[in-house]
Amino acid sequence: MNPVSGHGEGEALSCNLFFDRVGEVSATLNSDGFSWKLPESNNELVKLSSKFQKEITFPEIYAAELMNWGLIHNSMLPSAGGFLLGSNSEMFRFVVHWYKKSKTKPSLWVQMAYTFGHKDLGTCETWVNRIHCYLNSDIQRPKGLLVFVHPTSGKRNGCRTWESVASIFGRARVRTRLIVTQRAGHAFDVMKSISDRELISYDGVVAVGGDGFFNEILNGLLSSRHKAPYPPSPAEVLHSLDNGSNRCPVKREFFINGHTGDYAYVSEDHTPDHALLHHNEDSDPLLHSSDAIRPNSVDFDRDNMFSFPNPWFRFGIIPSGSTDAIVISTTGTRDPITSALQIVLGKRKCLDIAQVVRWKASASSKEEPSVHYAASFAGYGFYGDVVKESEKCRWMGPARYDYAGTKVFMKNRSYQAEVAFLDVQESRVFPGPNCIQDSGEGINLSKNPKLICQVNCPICIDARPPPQVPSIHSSFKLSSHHGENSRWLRSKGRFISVGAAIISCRNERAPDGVVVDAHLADGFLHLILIKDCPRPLYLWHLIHLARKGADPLDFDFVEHHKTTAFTFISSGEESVWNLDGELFQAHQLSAQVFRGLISLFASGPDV
Ligand SMILES: Nc1ncnc2c1ncn2[C@@H]1O[C@H](COP(=O)(O)OP(=O)(O)OP(=O)(O)O)[C@@H](O)[C@H]1O
Repeated sequence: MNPVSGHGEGEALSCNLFFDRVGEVSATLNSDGFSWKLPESNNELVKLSSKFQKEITFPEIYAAELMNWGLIHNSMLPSAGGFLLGSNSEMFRFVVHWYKKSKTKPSLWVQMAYTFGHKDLGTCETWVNRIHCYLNSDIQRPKGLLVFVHPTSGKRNGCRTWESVASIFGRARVRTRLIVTQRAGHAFDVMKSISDRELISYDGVVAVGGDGFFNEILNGLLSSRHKAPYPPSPAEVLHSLDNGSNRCPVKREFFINGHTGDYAYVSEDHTPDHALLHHNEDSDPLLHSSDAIRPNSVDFDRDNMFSFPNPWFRFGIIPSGSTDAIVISTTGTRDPITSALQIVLGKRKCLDIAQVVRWKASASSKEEPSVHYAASFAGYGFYGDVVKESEKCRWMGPARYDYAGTKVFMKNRSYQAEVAFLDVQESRVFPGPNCIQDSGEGINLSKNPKLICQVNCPICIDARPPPQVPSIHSSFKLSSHHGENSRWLRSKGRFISVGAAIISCRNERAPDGVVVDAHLADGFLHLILIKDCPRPLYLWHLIHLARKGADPLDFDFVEHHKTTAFTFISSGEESVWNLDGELFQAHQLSAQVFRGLISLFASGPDV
């Protein structure tokens, strides 16, 4: 066997290794990845080896492991001879762990492992160390994660789901601190009270559970770390509309997550003055993913608060819930292995987040603003009632949604309410550097009305978070679409539902999503107003929602508005919303979207 060559750092490594089930191969490791070839041509062996991938690039490799002395199997070829091992043989071994996309469903990632052997332990160690060296140099890959497991989410298998993927994190040498929640609100409390110093020791937080559980973690983290002015209240918007203005209400105080702030005012075009005073984010060069450098905890002090948007901290979800719409919309599949692989490989995708301010919980309660965040969907009427009904029968597991949906549908309810929303220009042009449809001038959404969000989406690629600056003021970045051309419009009447999709919300009951062309980071809320209509028509809409390729929004009684902010007032005494699948009591609320406010460990849907 050839001695190993290329001991110097950065030099390619090459030597003969025994490849389990193939035989002796000539292997090379360089900065691109790992490759091997057969040292001699043998037709049968060439045919056999074609079943094995001959090159694995570093972006596909997630771990390398040294194994004990043990068996390396001979070629599966009965007639193989010559340079092959005469029989199965024992030697030192190492495994290269990588992933491959499924042939039938590209969004599904499959774990792969190739085992190699050599009689010399030092040779195996050199290969493993060199692979680690390359993997460690990729700063996008997480080193430490805080993991929350919801033991009873979905089919009550949160712990089993974690056990099925924990080895991926172990192999990839990602340090994890595991917290199995004891009650609802546990993860929220931990995230809200965690110190900046501890938070900075992690590259992200992972939720093993469903959409509601992710929402809890998101809210825990953002509640004290996202500093932004509230959107105008419904009363303010309606008051200015009644007075003949459809511009944003002028000069009002900010509320900073429950505290009244007196340091800035919203001007006519809804641009916060401090954003202009402190720094012009739009003129800053965009932060590229490789620029995201973990702050040094030694330099970390009170002035450098952990806030959002944040250039390196990411959220991960390992699906174990009943709906898992966020995972399906961000990875294209509902598979714990795929999600775990995307996390350890350090994938990054920006995600819009809606800030929902509840002004009044019920008609009789006094005005007391409280802030909540949603990553996928906020819905009232039918959507709120379904989640309320389904909460009563959690014991049913995921089937509760079908039961609750049918029950609420049979009740045939509609709800009197008033909605106002910012009407933004539909013909907005997105810059699209990597887009096939891009003619060099960008992508005009009015010409591509159904551009579906996917991996390397030209619309979302522009939504990278701005660099973090040590000022709570400049961390504010309202979706850039509140502009001179936006005006408030109102809609009053009886609605079957009012819904705002932040992302497509694909799930098993709505395979194309609630809004097929909603993007992960387009900076829009997709407001869906469903006016009261005959029940059979509404049923027809629901059937379209459940069918792939059908358009559930193509009905006269369905209005779809791409907006950046809306307000809502219910005329009833009680009013129930559904925020990311969780029950939320709100009689008056306003919502606004923050483009790409957080980043996920996800690569986008491969559709
Ligand atoms: N240990 C726990 N016991 C009971 N409830 C919990 C616990 N941990 C978290 N929760 C709460 O359970 C709620 C639902 O969790 P989750 O979203 O994981 O499940 P799901 O509702 O089945 O899935 P989906 O949201 O995808 O439909 C969350 O709001 C969360 O606050």
